[in-house]
Amino acid sequence: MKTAIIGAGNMGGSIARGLAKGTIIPANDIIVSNPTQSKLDVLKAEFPALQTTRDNQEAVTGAELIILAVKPWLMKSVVSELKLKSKQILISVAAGIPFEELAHYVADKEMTMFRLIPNTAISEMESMTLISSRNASKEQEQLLLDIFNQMGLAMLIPEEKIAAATAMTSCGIAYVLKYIQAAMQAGIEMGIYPKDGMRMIAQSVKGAAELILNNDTHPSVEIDKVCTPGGITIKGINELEHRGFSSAIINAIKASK
Ligand SMILES: NC(=O)C1=CN([C@@H]2O[C@H](COP(=O)(O)OP(=O)(O)OC[C@H]3O[C@@H](n4cnc5c(N)ncnc54)[C@H](O)[C@@H]3O)[C@@H](O)[C@H]2O)C=CC1
Ligand SMILES: O=C(O)[C@@H]1CCC=N1
Repeated sequence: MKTAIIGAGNMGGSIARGLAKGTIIPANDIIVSNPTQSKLDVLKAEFPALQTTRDNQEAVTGAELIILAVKPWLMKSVVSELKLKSKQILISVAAGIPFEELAHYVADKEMTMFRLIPNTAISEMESMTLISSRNASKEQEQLLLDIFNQMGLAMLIPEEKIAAATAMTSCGIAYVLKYIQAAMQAGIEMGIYPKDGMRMIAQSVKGAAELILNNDTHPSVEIDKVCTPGGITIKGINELEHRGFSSAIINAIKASK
C-alpha cells in the first residue's frame, strides 16, 4: 500500500521510522517528502528501502494513504497545491485543524479523511495515537487502527474529543518528561548522578505505566500499595498535594486543549 508522508520533521520523521519498522506497509512502499534534503538523507541512511523526494506532488501521486505532517499553519498551502484523487485517504497530523477546515483545501469535500494525533514516542513504537475519521468505512478505520497499534496503542475517538485527548497524551508526554526532569533535579541535590537518576526515574515511570496497562487497575489502588501507614511515601504524597501537584497537572492539560 503506497504511503506518502509530507514533512519529515519530528512527527513525519518518527511516523516514517515507525511505519518502516512495522509489518503492514513495506518500507519500499513509503515515500517521504520534505523541502530540505538533509532530513531525507538521515531517514534514507537509517532505512535505505524508504523512498524520498523534495516534491510533494511526486510523493502523493499514486499513494493510497497520504499523511500530512507539516506545521498547522502550512497545512492550507501544502494541501491546496496537491492534485488529489477522490479515492486517496488523507491523514492529517496537524493539531487544532478540524475536518471542516481541511475539507476547504481539497477539491472533493467528501473524500475520506482521518485526523491522527500520535506522540513523539511513536519513534520507539510506544505512541498513544488518537484517530478520528470522516467519511471512512469500518475497514478503513480498522486499517488505521492496525497500522498505529503496531506503534503503541491507537484509539478511535470522535472528533469533538480530540483536542482534550491531545492535551492529555500528545502534550501529556512532555508533562511526564517534566516530572522525570524534576525528579532528576531532586536526585542531583541528594548526590545521585544525573545519568543514573535519569535511568532510575524513567524505569519507575515505565513501571507505573505497566502496572496500569497490564492490570487494568487504578492509580489510587497502586498508590495505596506503595504508601505504608506511618511510612515515607505518604509524606511525599501529602507534600505534593500541599503544593498543588494535582491542580497543576489539571490546569496544564486544560491549558493545552
Ligand atoms: N511534535 C509533536 O509532538 C506533535 C506534532 N503534531 C503535529 O505534527 C505536525 C508537524 O509537527 P512537527 O513534526 O513537530 O514539526 P517539524 O517542524 O518538526 O516538522 C515539519 C516538517 O515539515 C517540513 N516542511 C515545511 N514546509 C513543507 C512543505 N511545503 N512541504 C513538505 N514539508 C514541509 C519541514 O521542513 C519539517 O521537516 C504539526 O501539524 C503538529 O501539530 C501532532 C502531534 C504531536
Ligand atoms: O505543541 C504542539 O502544538 C504539538 C501538538 C501536540 C503536541 N505537540
